[in-house]
Amino acid sequence: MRVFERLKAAAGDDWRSYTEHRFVAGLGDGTLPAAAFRTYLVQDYLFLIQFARAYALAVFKGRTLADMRSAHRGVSAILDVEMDLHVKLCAAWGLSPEMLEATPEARATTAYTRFVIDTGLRGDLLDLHVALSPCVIGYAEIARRLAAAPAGSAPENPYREWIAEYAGDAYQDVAASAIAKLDDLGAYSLTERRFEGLTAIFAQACRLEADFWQMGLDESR
Ligand SMILES: Cc1ncc(C[n+]2csc(CCO)c2C)c(N)n1
Repeated sequence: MRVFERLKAAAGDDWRSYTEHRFVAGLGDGTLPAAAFRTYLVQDYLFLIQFARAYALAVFKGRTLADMRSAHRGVSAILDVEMDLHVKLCAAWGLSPEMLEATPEARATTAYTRFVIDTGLRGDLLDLHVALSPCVIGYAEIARRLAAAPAGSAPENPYREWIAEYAGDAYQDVAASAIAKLDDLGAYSLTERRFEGLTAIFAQACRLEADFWQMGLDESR
């Protein structure tokens, strides 16, 4: 079985609580309150800044030039592409770059991003990629599922662009590469003990993703 499938199976409840969160259901059927989405978007901007740092750490932790180059592409994808898309999406929701910059991080944002960075600092490249994987691969799976349901791409669904972005081929390819990377780094060398450690990292990242959705709901009231 692929490393990612094994991690998902081992962290089943945490994976489901993240990918089937109430916030996700609200994106899918369009019933998520706009205020919750705005809160989420602002925090996601701050989240992406920290995620660029996590990918930069993956450059540092790479042992081969190929690993360093692929992590470098991750840094560039966030800094040069994702953040611009994000600013445009925010503008459509009435959020200016000034407002994004001026908002402090929510606790859920700090907790999640610093967990990923700390995992990478004390561990190796596989630990770091496992910590990144619920984010990178989870969004692709969530969006694929939402886009496949009629409500997910209905013209009246205000979140259809968000869904379409992550369900699109370009992003699905990014997620497929992340799945392949985990196999590449871990498939032939995982002892049971190592796998347990990786599962703990993966499950914690899933719980922190779920907390991030929950923050969108709670802090917009
Ligand atoms: C809380 C949160 N989790 C995951 C993502 C998705 N995401 C963040 S960085 C990245 C990789 C970019 O190449 C992806 C898909 C998000 N935006 N916000």
